[in-house]
Amino acid sequence: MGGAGGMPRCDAGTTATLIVFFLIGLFAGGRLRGGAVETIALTAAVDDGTPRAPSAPPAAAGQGAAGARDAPGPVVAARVPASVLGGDVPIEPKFSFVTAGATPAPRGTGGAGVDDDGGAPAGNRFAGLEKELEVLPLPRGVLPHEPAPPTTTAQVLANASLQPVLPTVFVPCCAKTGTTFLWGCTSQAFRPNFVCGSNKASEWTRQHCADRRYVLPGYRISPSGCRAERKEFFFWGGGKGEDGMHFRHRGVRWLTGMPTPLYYWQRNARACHAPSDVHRLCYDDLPADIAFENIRRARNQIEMVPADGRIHPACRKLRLKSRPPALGDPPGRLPAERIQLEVECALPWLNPRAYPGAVNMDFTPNHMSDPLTPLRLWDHLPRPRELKFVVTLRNPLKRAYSEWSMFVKWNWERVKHFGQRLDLEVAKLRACNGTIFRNPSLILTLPHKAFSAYHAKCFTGQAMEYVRNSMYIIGFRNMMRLFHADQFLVIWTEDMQVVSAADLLKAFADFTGLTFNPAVLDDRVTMSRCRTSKNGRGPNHQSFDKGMSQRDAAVLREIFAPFEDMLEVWLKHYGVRVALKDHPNVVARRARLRSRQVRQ
Ligand SMILES: Nc1ncnc2c1ncn2[C@@H]1O[C@H](COP(=O)(O)OS(=O)(=O)O)[C@@H](OP(=O)(O)O)[C@H]1O
Repeated sequence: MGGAGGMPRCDAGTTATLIVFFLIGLFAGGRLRGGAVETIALTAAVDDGTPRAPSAPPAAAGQGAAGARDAPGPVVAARVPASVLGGDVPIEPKFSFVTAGATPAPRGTGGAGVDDDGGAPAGNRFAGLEKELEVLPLPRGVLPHEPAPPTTTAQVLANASLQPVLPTVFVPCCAKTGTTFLWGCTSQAFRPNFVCGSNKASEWTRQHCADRRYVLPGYRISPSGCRAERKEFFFWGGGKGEDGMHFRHRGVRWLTGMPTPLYYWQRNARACHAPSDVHRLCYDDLPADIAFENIRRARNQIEMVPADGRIHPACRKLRLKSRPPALGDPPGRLPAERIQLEVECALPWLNPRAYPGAVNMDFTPNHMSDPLTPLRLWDHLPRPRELKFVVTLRNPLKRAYSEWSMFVKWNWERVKHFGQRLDLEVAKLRACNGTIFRNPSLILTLPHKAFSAYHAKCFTGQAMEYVRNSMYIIGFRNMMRLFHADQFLVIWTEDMQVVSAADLLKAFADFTGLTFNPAVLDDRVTMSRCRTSKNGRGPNHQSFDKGMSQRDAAVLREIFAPFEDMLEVWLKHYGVRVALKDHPNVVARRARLRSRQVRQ
């Protein structure tokens, strides 16, 4: 995270300012623009209580939840004091889990020592109560504020011959779950040279490549002029830095970049550019047939207008300070300042009718923890029902520890003792809402409006929320208000470690619709990126080797236990696919885990 995505670093002071700024922004944005905050309220307001059995066919996007009404299941009324939300938001939870007396059985992360594997918990305090979820409505696809077209970038660009390939495959969660590994492997294995059998861009067309689907990753060009894949865009949310919470403020042209030649994606294409090339990309790129002016009318005014002679919004000008005088410099003259350009983000541009197989991916791993990202994705992307979310989940303790370790190493984290940092965050969460802290099952049973208010108040989805970003059920509930269960695939990090590259790629391809060509398995470069390390240290290994203390592990286990149980209930109930769960190695891994728990 960040490393690959180039998230600007900032110190804790800046972070605090940004958080305050964001909260003010949320309030003002919701009020002034009828934006996302208000959208949440509107969405919740039309929550009509329609239950949806997991087997029911999903409603089409935009149709709302006003499908056939099933008879509500058993209802356990609960009254929750207004203090739940720390304010006077009306709370009328219709349903509540009966948790009293339920004895937690041994579980995936509970009681089995710090070095547990992750994965589906072995026992579940909410087991048998899944039917309660039948009465939890998911008001998906309900956006009553939807304005008349043109509403999205792609629609506006529909008449242009060249269009950016916007991302449709996301890995929205979670940081430190092996996303770098998965990116390295999939962004390589689904390249058009494998899928279409040709390294020539002119042969990636419908004519040559039929309906096969391949990946053309977004890229960036560093100040030294070299191009690299961009794994994380941080465009719709989840980030922090000098631009605020995310790069959306810079306009969609920041994301799309400038049209660049398709041969950039040919294998072995020259990766480094002369400064004059980058200059040309940043200043002269705007083809006349692209109706950028129109985009300004797009929803939420996310666009900027191109102006003659102005730098492209995807480019950044860097002023390299003059260096101190050195031996051999002409007397009395300091070396001049140098200006360098970098392209922060750019997508491939092509004619979609000629190249229907091109797919883009965004692995920004904080998207799912961010309360507002799902709405932004829903709002901005042309066909939200077609988006695919591959959710990588890991033992929450290990994920939290790895994230903390990384930020200590980056020097963003000031508290160098994991236990202390943990206590601070837990205290903050408790102070934010004591009622839900004491009875986390409310997270499943609160009505949507109350859930959204709690989520927006107590979670930001930013990096460094070590404990909160491991509470995966929160993100799922938020995402599935808009997106359907069949748009998600869960992959447990620990499962990725025990399957072959071929099995992992097949699972990814089956779900995303990308084309898997077994010939990639003979390719040395691809295999070097797809082979998992058996010692549990994959790319971007950050966890400190001495590990977390028994005390810290015990605290975390206690906190995460109900969240894991709720996650299991949720995934089962809505029929969210869990990849590789019937793979013999995964079955054996889980059996080993269970027998270890029983022994303890
Ligand atoms: N294939 C595979 N299987 C299992 N685990 C793996 C794999 N690849 C990476 N890792 C471990 O994942 C951690 C890095 O996660 P990310 O790449 O998602 O980090 S980041 O969010 O992009 O910063 C990091 O965890 P820690 O080692 O605990 O820090 C990696 O070692």
